[in-house]
Amino acid sequence: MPLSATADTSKTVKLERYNSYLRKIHSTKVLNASSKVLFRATLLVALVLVLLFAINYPPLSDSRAAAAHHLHRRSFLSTGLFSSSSSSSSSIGGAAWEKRVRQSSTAKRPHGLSVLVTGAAGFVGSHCSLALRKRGDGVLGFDNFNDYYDPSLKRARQELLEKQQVFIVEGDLNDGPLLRKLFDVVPFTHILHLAAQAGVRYAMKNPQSYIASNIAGFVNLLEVAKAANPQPAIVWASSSSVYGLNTENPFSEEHRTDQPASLYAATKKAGEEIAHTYNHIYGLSLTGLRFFTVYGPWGRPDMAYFFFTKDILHGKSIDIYRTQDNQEVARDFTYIDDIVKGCVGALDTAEKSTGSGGKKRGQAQLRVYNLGNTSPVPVGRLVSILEGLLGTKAKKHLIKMPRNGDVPYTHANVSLAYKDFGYKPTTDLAAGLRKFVKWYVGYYGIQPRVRKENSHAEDSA
Ligand SMILES: O=C(O)[C@H]1O[C@H](OP(=O)(O)OP(=O)(O)OC[C@H]2O[C@@H](n3ccc(=O)[nH]c3=O)[C@H](O)[C@@H]2O)[C@H](O)[C@@H](O)[C@H]1O
Repeated sequence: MPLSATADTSKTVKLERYNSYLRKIHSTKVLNASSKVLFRATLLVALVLVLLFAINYPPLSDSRAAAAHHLHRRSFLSTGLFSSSSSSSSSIGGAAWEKRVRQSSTAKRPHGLSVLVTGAAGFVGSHCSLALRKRGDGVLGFDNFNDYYDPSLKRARQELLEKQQVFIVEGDLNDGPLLRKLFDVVPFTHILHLAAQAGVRYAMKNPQSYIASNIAGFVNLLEVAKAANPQPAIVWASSSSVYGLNTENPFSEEHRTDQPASLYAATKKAGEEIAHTYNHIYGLSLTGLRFFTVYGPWGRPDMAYFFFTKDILHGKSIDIYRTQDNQEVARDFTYIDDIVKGCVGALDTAEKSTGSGGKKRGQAQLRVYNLGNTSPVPVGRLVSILEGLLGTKAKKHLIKMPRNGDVPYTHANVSLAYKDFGYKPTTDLAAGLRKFVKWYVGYYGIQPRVRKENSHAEDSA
């Protein structure tokens, strides 16, 4: 039966092929299953190894911590909410950096303070840092060198500080890991917190910057301070603007401050309330200083006395505000050296915080002081003094004060600061402006009477 035999043979062959096909599939399945088991086992072993490594090894070394911190910092700052220059960011962390931080913060006199000065490249911050350093306190600066006004002026102040061995760490108040790192390295006795978004009128242009610095940044700093062990005592810059629409004169700390006229004022007032909270919950010693229109050498180019000087020298007209009922606007202009004495007095009389590691251990000091000159001067008079000092007539443009957050009048009663730390302003506006103009013409390289020709240097002011 060849035919049937042929048929049988072909059937057998087909069956053989089919069986071998099934065997192949089966062996592949077995192989897949066994490789899966192998893969899972390897993964488990790797996981166990990683866990063992993490348990057995100490936390990140400084340099690795710094690197990790910077990754975090970059991603945080890249949200665009908070400004920070990164020029020195690569140098943050590491043994050399820590050494600089420690050296700068170490007092050179017995029982000297160790002060973290925020806003150290700013106007008041740079003056206070130098004064503290001069008497032998340890000072570490902190500043983000933002461009609210010409950062080259901040860099020039930084150079002055570096000559006196005061190191400024470049960073933002909202950078928690960086601030914590500083407190890991140094047991600061005090913080002089002067970093802020300043300026009354700019708040209408960039309101968010006030929230980011004066509220979020302040809270971030307080969070780090409350968790530090030891907790530092904190002296910080509030503002005369908190008196807002208050009509009682001269302004006393007892007067109402619940009617701010600008967002700037509102954020400073909020700062005072936030200070109360951190004092109450965590035992932080907190002193707020209400500065009254501070002026002087190395001042802020956004302030009227500064840009009036520039504009008068350039022959540009200046706006002099008058109240809605056509009265003169006046300010209790306060000279920088007086303010520095007030800041140092507040630091010296600040009691220790009572908490540690985030826990309150007792009632702590909570203070607010006016630091003014006690002698308001109309803006028109300020301009006349400048005209005399500059030997040039101003092109005056008298206008009604725009509704921009300005208040018509400030006048400080400083008896509380006098009683508690002997604060007594000694420089009147004419004497203070003389010193300012001397600095101004020197800094910007202006020659008397040929000022316009040499004024290119001022353009960065
Ligand atoms: O004590 C404070 O807490 C604040 O002081 C400062 O604010 P102010 O007192 O408003 O100073 P500043 O701007 O120099 O204007 C001075 C005078 O010139 C008037 N002024 C202003 C501009 C103008 O073009 N014309 C004008 O007449 C203006 O109406 C005012 O009467 C700080 O900037 C602020 O950050 C905060 O610290």
